[in-house]
Amino acid sequence: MTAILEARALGKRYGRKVALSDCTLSVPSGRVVGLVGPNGAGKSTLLQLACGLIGPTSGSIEVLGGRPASGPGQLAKVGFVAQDTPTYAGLSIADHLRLGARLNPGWDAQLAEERIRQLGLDPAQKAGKLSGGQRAQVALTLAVAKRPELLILDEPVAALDPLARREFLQSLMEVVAEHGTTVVLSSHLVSDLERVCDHLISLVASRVQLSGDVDDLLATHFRLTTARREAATLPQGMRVVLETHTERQSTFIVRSDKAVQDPSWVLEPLNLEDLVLTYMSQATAGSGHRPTRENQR
Ligand SMILES: Nc1ncnc2c1ncn2[C@@H]1O[C@H](COP(=O)(O)OP(=O)(O)OP(=O)(O)O)[C@@H](O)[C@H]1O
Repeated sequence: MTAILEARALGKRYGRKVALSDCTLSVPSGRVVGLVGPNGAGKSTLLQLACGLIGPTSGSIEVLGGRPASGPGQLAKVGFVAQDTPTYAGLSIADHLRLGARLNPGWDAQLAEERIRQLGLDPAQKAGKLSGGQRAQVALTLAVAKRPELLILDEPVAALDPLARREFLQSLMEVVAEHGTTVVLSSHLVSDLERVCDHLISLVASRVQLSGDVDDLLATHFRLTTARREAATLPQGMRVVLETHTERQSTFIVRSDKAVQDPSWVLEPLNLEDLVLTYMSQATAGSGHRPTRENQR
């Protein structure tokens, strides 16, 4: 499977502030990728590097085999909707579509007009008079109608109510199904990501903690509960991501490629939210949890 986004030791600093550090990633094409992480983790930085709005301080990033924003051909292949879903307040929706047509060689006017009609929006309406959800839909329409191979969305649903969120994600999935677009979207709302994403990247404190296809990640992570024991006594090859202990009982979140079988253990699968929160709390300093370790026995 070809990688649509390839980052090698990618880093970004703002003065002394490290926004992204040693990020090595490979995102396969045709996926809907969820980018998660706490505030300030570096999500917007990674997305802005991917669409070429900013350049790296170290390492490299390639998108669709080229340097981001390195020329008109490269720009045409990537659609980007920034966190604040920017539109021109004084321009109407129709003006925005005309602008899109002038700026993008592959513009699909029919797709754009059809989406606006389906959304029940009046093309004559000024963008400044739209609700946050409607503005997000217009911004998505502009990004989609340029027919990109990769669509990058920075917290596209943050300002939307639950119904608008569902409608937005539904229309996003229709675009993906119809055009086979690869999507990378960041969000704090893991339940939304659970519905739409098949690939996950978790960033914490400017570093990638976890990345992979969701099905593979869920198939290899478990919650393991046993009578109290030390992590070092677990079988070889079992990576302890997080451990907590009471006087009598130990609970481990483990990563293991092999089947885990012991009748004295209670083994439970994780859902996506468990997985995301586990890696976030594992990486958060002062969480009281012990750090990740690989069982060496
Ligand atoms: N232009 C900038 N100048 C200085 N520091 C910056 C700049 N942009 C981002 N940073 C810093 O880089 C770090 C990563 O920021 P970034 O916006 O990528 O995080 P994020 O994961 O998108 O956060 P959030 O979830 O809050 O949107 C933060 O500590 C932020 O303060």
